[in-house]
Amino acid sequence: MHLHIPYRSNTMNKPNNLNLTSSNFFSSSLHLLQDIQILEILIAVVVFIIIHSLRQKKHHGLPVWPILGMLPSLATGIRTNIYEWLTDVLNRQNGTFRFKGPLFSNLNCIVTCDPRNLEHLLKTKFQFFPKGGYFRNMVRDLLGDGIFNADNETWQKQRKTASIEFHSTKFRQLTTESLFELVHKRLLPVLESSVKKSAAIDLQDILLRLTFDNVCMIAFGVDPGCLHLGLPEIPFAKAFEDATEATVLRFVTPTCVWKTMRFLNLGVERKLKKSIKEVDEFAESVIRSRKKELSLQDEGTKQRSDLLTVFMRLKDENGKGYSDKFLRDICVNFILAGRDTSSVALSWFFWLLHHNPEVEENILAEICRVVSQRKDIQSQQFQFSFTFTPEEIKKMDYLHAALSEALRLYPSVPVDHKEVVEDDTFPDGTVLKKGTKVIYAIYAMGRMEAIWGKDCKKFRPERWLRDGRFMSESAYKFTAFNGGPRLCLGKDFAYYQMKYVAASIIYRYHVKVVENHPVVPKLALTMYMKHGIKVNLYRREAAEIQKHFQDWIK
Ligand code: HEM
Repeated sequence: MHLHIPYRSNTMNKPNNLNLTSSNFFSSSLHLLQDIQILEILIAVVVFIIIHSLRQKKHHGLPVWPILGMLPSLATGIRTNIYEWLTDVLNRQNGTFRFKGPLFSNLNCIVTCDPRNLEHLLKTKFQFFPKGGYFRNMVRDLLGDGIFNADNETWQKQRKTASIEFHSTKFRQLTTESLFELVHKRLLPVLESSVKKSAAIDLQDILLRLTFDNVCMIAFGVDPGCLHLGLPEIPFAKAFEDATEATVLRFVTPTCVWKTMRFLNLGVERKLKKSIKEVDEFAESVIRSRKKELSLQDEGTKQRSDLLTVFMRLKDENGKGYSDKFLRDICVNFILAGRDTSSVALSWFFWLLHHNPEVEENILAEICRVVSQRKDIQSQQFQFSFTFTPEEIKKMDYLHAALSEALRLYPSVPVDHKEVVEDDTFPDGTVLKKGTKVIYAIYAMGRMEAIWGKDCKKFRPERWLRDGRFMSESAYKFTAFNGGPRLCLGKDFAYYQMKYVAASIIYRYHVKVVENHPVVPKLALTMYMKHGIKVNLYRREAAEIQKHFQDWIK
């Protein structure tokens, strides 16, 4: 590397016109020369580092900087759209890359979206890829030993009981009835009121309120009442939201920093402590009153079938009932699982419908075809109180396909993770050392040409249909609900809930996103829309519905 500095030769050849002695002149010139040489070396080193770091991109997918590793690129991704950024890198690296974090940080991990690797870690070698201590450490204050946070026996016993419960007739009845009440007594009146006022609403906020009330009924057997005209602020719901947001911040804060803040009860950690206390107080009061209620019940009383009551009746291996703390953990985890997953999925679904009106038309046609099989449809079709039966919802294959397609493009859980407990090798050849974190990029999986074909970025529900019937995909290709032994427990209920809500809205209204409303994902555990989704609702004309019925009603 040679830098041309004219100043050097000029100074040396010029007479001493600054009145310096010749030795002074000589020594200061020598210093100057040395300084310039050091500068040259420094510049050469910097240029070498830049070239070397950038050349690593070819090999590792991203530049690797001394000390900082790949952090500068990650920061760019976070500033733009982290999920799209990850998809680009994974595309370049054939589905897997090693993220190198800054020196002494715990950000090093393997990122993958290769279905072969997913099958390996979620099913074939499931027991060697637990959630692990790193994740548990971050979320323990909020989630305790609940199902999301647990591994091994603690996870197994909750999974077994909850799984039996989720598949019981009584539980299905509870979920169907509570959803029916919420949609007809709360959701539709709130939507209708916005139509009457011609006011735009944040559909994401309304759907979040609906699913929060719904999941609290399922977990605790109580209705917090978030979805009401006037959209009230409910302290328990607010505390829950604050607690999850503050917990997420721990993932992007160095461990020593958040631990010190927790110890000193400062800033966001202070807020987290306060909101967890409120969540705990709510849970404790429900547990107390349920215990009292159960102790006063006699044999013939109709039994509740919410999760809290079910777990309260069980005994552990020593014949003792579960502690109040464990009961609290179970309920809080289920609320977290079902609180926002279905509502954010529905928000993206309506966003996609806005841009694909032909899909909306097909859904409406399907709804009309399915309900036209009723004997008395002529007298009911235009009633605002029109309701769907669970059997009718089940028959809506195209709607099922459209929701799956929305989840493929915008999975509610965009990335998930596991920890490696034994040295291993992925089917694609990636070497895994004990203690490594593995991130599986579910969002990127939905946008891989190698998995979904050339039209992978297109919203095309037809890709899920064979002869008009919905065909599911392998969980290691479509991982929106996870896969293997930790497959989402609420999957069937979530589909029923989303289909019921979507059909009830689409049958009555056109949903139009407000012009220029920015719709972008938020960096969180769940795929929230950062600014919500502002929409206007327009009632459907009777003629529009009639047109679809004409094809089916003889
Ligand atoms: C569209 C809606 C939903 C999606 C996309 C979804 C997705 C997921 C995903 C990706 C996981 C794995 C998370 C992890 O690694 O721990 C999961 C787990 C789970 N989900 Fe869902 N979920 C949905 C709705 C629900 C609902 C409504 C409930 C309950 C009412 C529920 C209950 C659970 C439970 C209990 C687990 C933990 C399973 C275990 O670790 O054994 N989910 N879900």
